[in-house]
Amino acid sequence: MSQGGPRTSNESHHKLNGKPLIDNHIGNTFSRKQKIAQHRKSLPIASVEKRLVDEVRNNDTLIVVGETGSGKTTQLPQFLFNSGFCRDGKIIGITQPRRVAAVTVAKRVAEECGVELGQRVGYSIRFEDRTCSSTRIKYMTDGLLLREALVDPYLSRYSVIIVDEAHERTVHTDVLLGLLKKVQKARSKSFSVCLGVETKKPNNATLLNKDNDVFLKQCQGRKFPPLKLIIMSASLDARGFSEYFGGGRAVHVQGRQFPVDIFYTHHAEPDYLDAALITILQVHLEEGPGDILVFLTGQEEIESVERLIKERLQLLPEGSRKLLTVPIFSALPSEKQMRVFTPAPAGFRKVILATNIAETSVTIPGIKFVIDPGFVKARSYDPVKGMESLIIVPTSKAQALQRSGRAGREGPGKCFRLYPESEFEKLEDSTKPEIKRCNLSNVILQLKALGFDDILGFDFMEKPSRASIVKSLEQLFLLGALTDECKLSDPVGRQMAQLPLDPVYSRALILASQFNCLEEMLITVAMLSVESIFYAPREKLEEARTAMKCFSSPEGDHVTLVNVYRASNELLEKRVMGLTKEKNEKILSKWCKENFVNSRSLRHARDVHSQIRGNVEQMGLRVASCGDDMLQFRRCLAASFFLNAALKQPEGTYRALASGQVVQVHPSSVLFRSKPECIVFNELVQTNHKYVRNITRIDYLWLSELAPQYYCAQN
Ligand SMILES: Nc1ncnc2c1ncn2[C@@H]1O[C@H](COP(=O)(O)OP(=O)(O)OP(=O)(O)O)[C@@H](O)[C@H]1O
Repeated sequence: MSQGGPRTSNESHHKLNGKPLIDNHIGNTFSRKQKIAQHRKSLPIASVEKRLVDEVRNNDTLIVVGETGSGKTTQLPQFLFNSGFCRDGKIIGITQPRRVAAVTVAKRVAEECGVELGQRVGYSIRFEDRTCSSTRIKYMTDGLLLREALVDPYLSRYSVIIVDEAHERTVHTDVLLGLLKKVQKARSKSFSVCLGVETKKPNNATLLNKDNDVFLKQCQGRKFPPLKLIIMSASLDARGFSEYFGGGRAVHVQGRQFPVDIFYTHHAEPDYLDAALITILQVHLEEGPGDILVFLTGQEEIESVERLIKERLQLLPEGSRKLLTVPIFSALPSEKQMRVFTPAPAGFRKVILATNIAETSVTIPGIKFVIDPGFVKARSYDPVKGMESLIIVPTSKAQALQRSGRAGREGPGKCFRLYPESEFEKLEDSTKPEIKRCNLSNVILQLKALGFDDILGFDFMEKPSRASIVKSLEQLFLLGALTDECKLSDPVGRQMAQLPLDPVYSRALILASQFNCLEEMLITVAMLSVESIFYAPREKLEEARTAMKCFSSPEGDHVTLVNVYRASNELLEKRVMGLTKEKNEKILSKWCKENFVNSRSLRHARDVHSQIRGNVEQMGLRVASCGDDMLQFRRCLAASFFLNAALKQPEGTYRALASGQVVQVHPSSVLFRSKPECIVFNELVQTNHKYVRNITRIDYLWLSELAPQYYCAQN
């Protein structure tokens, strides 16, 4: 409180000899604590605390459905903790499909419990662990829990696992559900074995496909209490989940905290980006206070809307320009993602431009308005051709509901859906499970590493097609991860499963250590893990092209990416002496701007690089550089990406050798004009044409030499 400003009644009551009885800081904390306690009591879930705890006690599997914002994610774990579910040092684990949700919800719950984050309440996401031995409520991504199962197959540290936002049906959620079902069965068996109820060796079929003796040994002298499983969401087909879990009980939490008014357009919008831009400005100019959250499909759209907003603001009178744009998408480093949670400066309205990363679980304080154009970028997979691509598709009703649910968390809200109501009725109820529309190599590799050999027989909630399982097994075999008997190979398959990357990239890193170019491959994999390194604004297209030429290599995009990375390294090495981190950051940003390099993407790639470098060093791979011998590096690329090789056709298009598809070189590729005879590529983008991106020129003859398992067998 500023001096001379109005006094709150609290201030004037609690003074003794001119000194505040409670100093300001403590006073604030005290009132914040009270506010939080009050807020918790007002949540719809608070009135059913006892009932929910009883349901968990009485049922091994529970399905909890409740409106967005009713308090499921933040409150249920606390109820269970307070009711003794963490006795004996056990943990309550809550999985989220997204990192940002795991982090922010953990922060909030730690605050609600009045404990330091990372102590009783913590989170664990890929490359970041904020837990300790006393953590009892642990938020994490579903992918991370799967990785934990690699070292602790019975998830023995957990008494309860809550699979949150299960409606999203990410591939990790689906695999996790299958795994948890097995673990639950195995643990209830182990409990009865330990209690002497069952003396016989447990039946193979009910346990993990691991050696049962190992399982029994683990049980001896230890008892695994039964695992409690809770499946949770606001928009869930409870019956489907209940059936999968053999009649799991479903409970519905009634009531929502604040109303959200939904508005639709009269007509379909021909250009949803333009419609989003107009709506943002309309809300900014016409509505009362409150921040705006806009859902777009990816980094490129976000950056283009960000630029357009800035341009349009310049046309407004000065007093109306106080609109701050903040982007959030998955390729953004975590600390940058967290910026959306910082309040806007006084007098400013914040507009958050987000992908579906902000769709579920998160509460962004201040959001009153949601703008939903109704589209999402989704994975799509063609098992016959073995090709995965990203396409922009309409959201499902469940997604639209989640999006509108991001408003109305602190007070009444409004959601503007940029399509007519009649279109909403036509949307699918829920999103098609990702497991049915993605390449399964990664999942299969993990399941194999967990000890599940019979993938076709695995109890998935919804089975992926036989064709896609077989195709992915075939790919893993060709990459050397599986033996002739379809078992995980040692060491290659095991090493690949340890790396948190797509199997093709894991294999590329392992091969690169043999080709003496692991340094270059680490850079390549890091640069390919982020969205577009180069950016070319429409108004400066020529300038951007000239700048890109400094890095472009006639060998292709991979070498070009290595050149950009090396140039940024040189810059930092030259400047780093004696300069602060901030100064270096500034230098890097300036350099990026001059060279039309996307500084966000480059920084993210630098982070990923150092993380995976740590992984490969831990595995004992030799990190060497091939220096300027790019021939060696290109041969390694051919050996790694042979499944994505393509040959030029007489009319200038390419034929992908594995799938037979006719594809074109994407205009953003440095090989767009030169069009070499034979290429390998990393990505297929489907717009009006089928484009391939991230391409390197190779020699056709290398294919049979470096990938004889595929190219010699074919001929
Ligand atoms: N980080 C936060 N800052 C401020 N308030 C928060 C925060 N996280 C949660 N809340 C408050 O707690 C309420 C309950 O949030 P919670 O995430 O538990 O709901 P939920 O039922 O799990 O919702 P959803 O289905 O959308 O994930 C929110 O509506 C909001 O009012």
